[in-house]
Amino acid sequence: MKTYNYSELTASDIQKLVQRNVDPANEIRTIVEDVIANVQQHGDKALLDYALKFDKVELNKLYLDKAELAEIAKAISADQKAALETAYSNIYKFHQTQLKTEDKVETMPGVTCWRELRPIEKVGLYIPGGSAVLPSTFLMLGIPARIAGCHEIVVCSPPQKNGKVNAFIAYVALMLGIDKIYLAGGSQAVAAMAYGTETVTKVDKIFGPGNQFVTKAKTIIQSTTTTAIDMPAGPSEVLVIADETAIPAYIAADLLAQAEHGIDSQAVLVCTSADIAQKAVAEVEKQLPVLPRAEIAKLAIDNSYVVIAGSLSEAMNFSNQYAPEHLILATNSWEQITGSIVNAGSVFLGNLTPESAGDYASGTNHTLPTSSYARAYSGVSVDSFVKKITFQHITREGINNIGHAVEVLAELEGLHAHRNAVSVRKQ
Ligand SMILES: NC(=O)c1ccc[n+]([C@@H]2O[C@H](COP(=O)([O-])OP(=O)(O)OC[C@H]3O[C@@H](n4cnc5c(N)ncnc54)[C@H](O)[C@@H]3O)[C@@H](O)[C@H]2O)c1
Ligand SMILES: N[C@H](CO)Cc1c[nH]c[nH+]1
Ligand SMILES: [Zn+2]
Repeated sequence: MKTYNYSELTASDIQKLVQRNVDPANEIRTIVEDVIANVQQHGDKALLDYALKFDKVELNKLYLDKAELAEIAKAISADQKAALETAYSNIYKFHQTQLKTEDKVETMPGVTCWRELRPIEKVGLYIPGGSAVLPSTFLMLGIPARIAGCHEIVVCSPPQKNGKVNAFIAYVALMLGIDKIYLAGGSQAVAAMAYGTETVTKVDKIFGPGNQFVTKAKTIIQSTTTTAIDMPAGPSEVLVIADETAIPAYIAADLLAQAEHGIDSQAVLVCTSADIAQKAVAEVEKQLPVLPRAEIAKLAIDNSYVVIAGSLSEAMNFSNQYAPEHLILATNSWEQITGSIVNAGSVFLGNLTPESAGDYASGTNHTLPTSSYARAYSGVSVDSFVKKITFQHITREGINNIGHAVEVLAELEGLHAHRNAVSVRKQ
């Protein structure tokens, strides 16, 4: 892994280092725009054609129904079932606490304001299934959607070679009470949920991570349709901040865990100890070749790097500019530095907290902003599946109390009809 010294980096060097997955020649955009236009024009037929072109499978039907899912799910073992149940239970417990009723506020006597939650009616969940099928993502999206009370949940996932989804995706569908899965992947799935086709319902908001095609499609449709998106959740990434108390083998395992997601993933180590950094890189070289996905992980590691920082505060400075999807604090001093985290999707504290725990089963959501979008976006939560509608009620006393201020403000904006709407009510 290429190593840089933080003290030698200029502001523009840092700018270059923290950039990822840029599409300067608009190659991804061009492909995705074409796919979107095709799905918009040809609906289901385009989805079937793309299944053949990209997923190499000829489908005779675009979805699996409840009976088919139940049959596929039978292949799952007791141990696998138990692991999914543990994940379900922890994710459910953590997300359930996010559903909060807010207090009413009397801003002045007789003027009361409050907010109430309403579920987004139709939501679309994208479950990745290209280079790895991710049933964990189905739990991460389906559980908060169910807790929020969304009425219609449309699910798309790429068809596997046998023209179906795997047993784990089918089992999670049963756990979540979801009766249908559309066999569509990539940007075509996003387009189908944004525009609707003969069989796929148009949804109000699309959720879920995916590769660069999926992410680009989400960012395009949010400006060309009335369908919203959760966030740009693209190729996985991790930044590990480590000091002399970190354990090189653990750091390497965490870097490789995200590197194995895809060749466009990135794993960055920012370390205050040159010795630990060197040992961690040696560990990466030792652990990598024996991974079944070594080829993928190697390309991602080639696209990753190490920064040697003078102090934990310098390391955090770099991390805040990088705005990682996952931030691991591999130091016994983590309590002293959490307050200085400004930009990160999800944070893992201390040497015994692997990021994989959050990916699968600790309870937090793993659908998180990548490519520095953690500067402004949060990960998926129950909040992502609801709207917060404001309400207000004004009494006779209230209209007399607030009336004058509104009349003056309407007057100064030259909006007399606004002023009159108050004046006619005042006594
Ligand atoms: N940020 C997060 O929260 C998060 C969570 C989980 C996974 N991820 C990321 O999700 C991604 C999953 O990617 P994946 O590829 O395995 O699965 P995917 O389901 O995102 O994409 C597979 C689909 O991409 C389309 N595709 C493939 N090649 C194409 C091409 N040349 N042109 C147009 N479309 C093409 C195909 O339709 C295929 O079905 C990984 O990058 C992983 O890191 C991110
Ligand atoms: N690390 C991914 C989020 O970037 C989530 C995931 C799913 N399965 C394994 N990992
Ligand atoms: Zn992961």
